[in-house]
Amino acid sequence: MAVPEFVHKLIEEAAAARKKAYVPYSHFGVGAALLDADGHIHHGCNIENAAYGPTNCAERTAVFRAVADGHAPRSFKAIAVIADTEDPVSPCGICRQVMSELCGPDMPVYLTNLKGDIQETTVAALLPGAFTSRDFKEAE
Ligand SMILES: O=c1ccn([C@H]2C[C@H](O)[C@@H](CO)O2)c(=O)[nH]1
Ligand SMILES: [Zn+2]
Repeated sequence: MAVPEFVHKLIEEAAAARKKAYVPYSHFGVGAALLDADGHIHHGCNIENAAYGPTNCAERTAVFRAVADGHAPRSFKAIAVIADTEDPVSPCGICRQVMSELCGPDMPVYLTNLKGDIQETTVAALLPGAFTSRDFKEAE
């Protein structure tokens, strides 16, 4: 699909991030590149663990490191995710939930693969009915 020029750069950065994946168990590297409000790009890769459960996906790594670097939650402009998949890579449920908390609902998400397929979606479209703080604050 045709996308704005900056998206190609974001996808290139996601591919570079993927090269840093630590994936001794799945051998399935994933890269993510998150664009912040200042125009800077934050890399994320998946980082696995012998205990499996502590594994962190590429999307979460990118979002967590940008927040840890002082960028305000929901200030981000776009994220690209890439893996060597047949179809554009599909973020897991945990990453969808994390993006729904830390990225704005309308933030574009570019799901891609090494073949150059691009699927544009949004944070809200990836997780309809997301659990949010409104769900429990109303109970107070
Ligand atoms: O969107 C995705 C899907 C999977 N993974 C990782 C988790 C694990 O390390 C490997 C196989 O599931 O891929 C990601 O980083 N992002
Ligand atoms: Zn995930």
